[in-house]
Amino acid sequence: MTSESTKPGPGKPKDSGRDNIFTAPGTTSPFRFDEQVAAVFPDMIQRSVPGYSFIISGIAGLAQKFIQPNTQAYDLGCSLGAAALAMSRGSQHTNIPIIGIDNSSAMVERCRLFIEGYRHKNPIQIHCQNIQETTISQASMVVLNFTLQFIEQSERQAIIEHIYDGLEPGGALILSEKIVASDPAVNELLIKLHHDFKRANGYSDLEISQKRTALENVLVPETLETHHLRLKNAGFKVSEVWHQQFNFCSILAIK
Ligand SMILES: C[S@@+](CC[C@H](N)C(=O)[O-])C[C@H]1O[C@@H](n2cnc3c(N)ncnc32)[C@H](O)[C@@H]1O
Ligand SMILES: O=C(O)C(=O)C[C@]1(C(=O)O)C=C[C@@H](O)C=C1
Repeated sequence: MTSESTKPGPGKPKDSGRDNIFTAPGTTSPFRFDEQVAAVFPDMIQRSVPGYSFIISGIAGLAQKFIQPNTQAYDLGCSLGAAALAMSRGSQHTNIPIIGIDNSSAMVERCRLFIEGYRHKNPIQIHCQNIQETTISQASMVVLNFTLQFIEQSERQAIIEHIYDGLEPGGALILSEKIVASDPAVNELLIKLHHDFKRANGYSDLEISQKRTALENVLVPETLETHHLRLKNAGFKVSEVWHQQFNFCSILAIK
C-alpha cells in the first residue's frame, strides 16, 4: 500500500509502459481511449501535456481551499484517477465522497486498481458512465481535466450548466483544456512550441504528425473566449485562468 503523497502516482510514467502507439507508419485511425491507450496513459499524458504534473499538484492545492465538509467532489473524465487522488490528498477534510467518472471501461478498470493501491483519506468511487448522464449534487469541487475537449461541442454548454447546478455556492470547477489562440499566427506558434515540447520528450516527427491526424475531429479545442462565455452563460460568477503553458490551459470557475 502506497501513501497518496508517495511517488510514483497514476500521473507518473513509472506506473506503466512507454507510449509507442504512433511509432509505426500508417497509425492514423481516430484516437480512442482503449486498452492500448490506457496501458500507457501516464507516460502519454506526461510527455504530451505541458504542465500536467503542475496542474495535478495545483488541483490538490485548490482542493485544500474549496472542498467543504458534507459535500462531494467530482473528477469527470478521470482516466486513471490522478485528479481524484489529488483532491483526496489536498482536502483538509476526511470522508468527503470523491466520485470519478469515465466512459472508457479500459480506463475505469485500471483506475480502480490504481485507487486500490493507494491509502486515501477520502472515499473514492469510480463509475463507468457518460458525463452527460452523471448526476452532480452537493459538490464543492468539480474537475474536468482535459475532458470537455473530447465531447461534442453541441453538448458542452449543457454539461457546464449541469455542473453549475450541482455545485454549492462558492464551489469551484477546474476546467483544463487544449485551446486555440484567437490570433492565427500565435496559434501556429503555440502549436509549434507544443510539438517542440513533445519532441524534447522523445516523440518523433512521425509520432507527432500521426497523433495529430488521429486527434482530428476527436479532440476539438476552442478559444479561451468561448470557454469563458460558456461559463458565464451557465451562471459562474468568476472564471480566470490559473495556469497556462503554450496551448494548454486551466481555468478556475467559481459559483
Ligand atoms: C485526456 S483524458 C483525461 C485525463 C485525466 N482527467 C487526468 O487528469 O489524468 C480524457 C478522459 O475523458 C474520458 N471521456 C471522454 N468523453 C467522455 C464522456 N462523454 N463521458 C465520460 N468520460 C469521457 C476518456 O475516456 C478519457 O479517459
Ligand atoms: O498529444 C497531444 O497532442 C495532445 O493533444 C494531448 C492529449 C490531451 O490534451 O488530452 C491528447 C490525448 C491524450 O489523452 C493525452 C494528451
